[in-house]
Amino acid sequence: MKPFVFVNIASSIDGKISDESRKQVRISCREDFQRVDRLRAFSDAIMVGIGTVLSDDPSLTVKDERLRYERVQAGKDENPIRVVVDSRLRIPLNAKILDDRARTIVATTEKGLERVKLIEERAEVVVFGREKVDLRLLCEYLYKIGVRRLMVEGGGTLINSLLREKMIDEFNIYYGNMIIGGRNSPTVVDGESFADPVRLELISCQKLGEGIFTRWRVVYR
Ligand SMILES: NC(=O)C1=CN([C@@H]2O[C@H](COP(=O)(O)OP(=O)(O)OC[C@H]3O[C@@H](n4cnc5c(N)ncnc54)[C@H](OP(=O)(O)O)[C@@H]3O)[C@@H](O)[C@H]2O)C=CC1
Ligand SMILES: Nc1nc(O)c(N)c(N[C@@H]2O[C@H](COP(=O)(O)O)[C@@H](O)[C@H]2O)n1
Repeated sequence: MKPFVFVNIASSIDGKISDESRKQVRISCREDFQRVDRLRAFSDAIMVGIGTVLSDDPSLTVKDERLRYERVQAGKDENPIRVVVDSRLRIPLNAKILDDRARTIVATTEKGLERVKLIEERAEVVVFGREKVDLRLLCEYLYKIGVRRLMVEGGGTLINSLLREKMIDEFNIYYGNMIIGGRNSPTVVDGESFADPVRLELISCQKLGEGIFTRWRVVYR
């Protein structure tokens, strides 16, 4: 069994999620950040790849105090569980995601064993796989500990692997009113292309702030 897995990501009109520097680019407008905050608050866990942690140093917490309060009233932790996919345990000790504002799980492989003790002082470490984190085993584990709604915030490399494993149920993509350009700028789905393009069904599409918010169901064949 696996959680319902949905991606939420902000893209430029030309499909880029950052520029060639790979540093965080503000693509979402205020309205979209509010939508993302609500989505986080209604998730059990939020997952990112180590590439995103190294580029953005995200905290992945719910920003709106009222939303955190509502979670607590509903018997949940203030913030969803944060999950980092990191085969070699490259996560910096001072990463914001390792602070005490939320429970954090760092998923690694046999390649990361040397740093496990160090990271375990700040987060839970789980080992799934030999070279790359076995995403299927990780999602089964998350389901076992009670995660039913898993939000994936990126980046493109992690999303590619999850798609290959047929793990993603839905894409929520906000298209900001900008073109970033650049052959080497990261995109919503990076890595190798698919021999047979992954098909999507449009769930909804609406103008939001200065951009467009779209929801897509993934149709696996
Ligand atoms: N606009 C937006 O909404 C967002 C933009 N971004 C942007 O995306 C970029 C980062 O994306 P990217 O570089 O692709 O990094 P990712 O966050 O996708 O992390 C990828 C890394 O995760 C590790 N990993 C471990 N196991 C797996 C596995 N099974 N499958 C895939 N990856 C695995 C790998 O490193 P290792 O082998 O060392 O473990 C891999 O290189 C940044 O520029 C960031 O700003 C990110 C999120 C949202
Ligand atoms: N929704 C959205 N819009 C953008 O324009 C973005 N750049 C991102 N980035 C994602 O948000 C993470 C930062 O989260 P915190 O504010 O630190 O909680 C970042 O790592 C990306 O995953 N998202």
